[in-house]
Amino acid sequence: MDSSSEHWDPALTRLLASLREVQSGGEDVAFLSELLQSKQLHALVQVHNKIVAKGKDDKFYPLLSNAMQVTLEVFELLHNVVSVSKEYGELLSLLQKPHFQAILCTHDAVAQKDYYPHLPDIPPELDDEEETVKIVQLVKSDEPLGATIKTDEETGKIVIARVMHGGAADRSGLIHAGDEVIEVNGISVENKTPADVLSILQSSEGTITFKLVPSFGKGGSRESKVRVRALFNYNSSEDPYIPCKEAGLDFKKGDVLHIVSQDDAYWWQARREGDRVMRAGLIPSRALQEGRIIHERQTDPQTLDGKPALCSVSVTNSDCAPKTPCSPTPTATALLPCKSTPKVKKVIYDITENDDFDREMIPTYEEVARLYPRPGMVRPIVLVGAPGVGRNELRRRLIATDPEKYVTPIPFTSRPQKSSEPNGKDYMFVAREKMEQDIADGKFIEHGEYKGNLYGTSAESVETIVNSGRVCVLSPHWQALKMLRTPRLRPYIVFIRPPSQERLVETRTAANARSTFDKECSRAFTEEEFSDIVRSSNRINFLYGYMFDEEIVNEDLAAALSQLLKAAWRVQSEPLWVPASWVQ
Ligand SMILES: Nc1ncnc2c1ncn2[C@@H]1O[C@H](COP(=O)(O)OP(=O)(O)OP(=O)(O)O)[C@@H](O)[C@H]1O
Repeated sequence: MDSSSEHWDPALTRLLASLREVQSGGEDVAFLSELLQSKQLHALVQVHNKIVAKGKDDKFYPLLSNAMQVTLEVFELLHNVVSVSKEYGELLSLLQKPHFQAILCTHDAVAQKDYYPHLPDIPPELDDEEETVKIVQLVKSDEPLGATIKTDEETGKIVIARVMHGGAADRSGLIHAGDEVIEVNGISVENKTPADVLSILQSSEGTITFKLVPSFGKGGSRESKVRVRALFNYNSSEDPYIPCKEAGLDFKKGDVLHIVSQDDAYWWQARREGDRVMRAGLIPSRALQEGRIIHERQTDPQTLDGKPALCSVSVTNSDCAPKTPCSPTPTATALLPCKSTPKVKKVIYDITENDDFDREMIPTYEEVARLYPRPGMVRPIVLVGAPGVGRNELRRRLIATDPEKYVTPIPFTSRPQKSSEPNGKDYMFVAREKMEQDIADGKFIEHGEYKGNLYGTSAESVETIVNSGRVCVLSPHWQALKMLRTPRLRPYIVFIRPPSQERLVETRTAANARSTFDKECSRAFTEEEFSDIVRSSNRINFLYGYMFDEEIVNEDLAAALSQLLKAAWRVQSEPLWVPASWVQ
């Protein structure tokens, strides 16, 4: 040992001293002695000691793995109070800086262990010669172990079935899927069932010691980055087939889930985006869920009628099944506002396309990605809902809050231009042949015919508004949704839902609302029309619910408008989840 060895770690020094006492051993001892004296090992031990010393007070695992999500929540809070003080504004602009957000994203990537190198699998031959056993000791706490066990079908041995990402077992880095369990707390698990092993685990206190035969090449799987939007509700406690109920992750339709592992064909591991829990939970895979829905549809066609079924789309109203349309195919929608003063509806759409297309859509998961707002390019805001629910009223009110900013496209028409009508004010006048050709070429997001003339809204007019830095607001017929929801237009779709029928009648009667089913808009809604609004709203939700970014219940107009304004602000300022194909 040279003079620098004075500050060596006492444990290393002791080990070296005892090595010197070993007389035999020849080359092996010399090698070990050289290794123990190497500067690299010395440095490593020092680092280790420092971490251990510091770790007595600090926790070295991250408190959360979604700092960016938390920041977004802070954005929302700050937006509401930004006018109150200069400091809030400063904080908001600091949090919006790309460098700051990059740090948070990096933090989250580290917290989610998105840094493992891809090491080649250890060749299985190495294992043939001798069986390696590892002893893993974990301190028992309130937190579940985060691993499931099963009996291997071929060998009959107890093996680790899966390790939940972010759970205690995963964080230990010592237990991997496929590891064979030999003993738990000194008790052999030979010929025991998984339930027996579970009861050993449950009854043990303090530390739990596993003796495991490691499975090579399976450990440390990197977390996937896939995010999906759930298109159905899931309650693991009602799922008789989940391998481990405690490991299940419940979610609601519309929740964004981070799929951390798709290793198992039937059971994915996921976290709810925004949750602060690091441990992932089990959810049915897309294939499993699709299979279940198809099976349910075949064995119980009633589920198509909206009866809530296990793991299936939950629909609140059974009257509105696609197979039993509750109202005739809607044929009319107003393109122009129907003001309180009686006014003839100028445009009647006759969309002959049927809506069968999406009936076969199997609602499982939609892959999503964050779309960051780009200055000067705001996504169009689309208000959809049942005819008469109040889409146009809300659109008008939104535009009235800032007519320079919120704009609606000018419709095209093939009807003759009157001398008093400047082209491009209320309508863009075009020849019928040209309009027919453009419709055939898919250039219109919606169109219809009224009294022998064509009317419609072109996709290009929407894009012109978007590119001008203003916010395009549309309230199309719901059947236009399929044309609208494209990577080109990237709309933010708000579903305007009626309140309960009772409240619908009360609010509309109190406001002297005019029926949009009456071409003159000269009378109140009838009871039957109110029922139609509620029924077709449920039907639209059943068919197209997976497309909606947000839902607003139009009960109190002022409250609905305020929610719409918040949505409009979010679209302009926050990264939002959209179909992944829109971002790539
Ligand atoms: N929350 C509300 N409370 C009271 N009245 C309302 C409310 N929302 C809308 N209305 C009134 O209901 C009537 C219909 O609204 P609106 O014209 O916006 O319906 P719409 O969804 O555009 O229907 P359509 O597509 O058939 O034209 C209008 O008289 C409107 O002022």
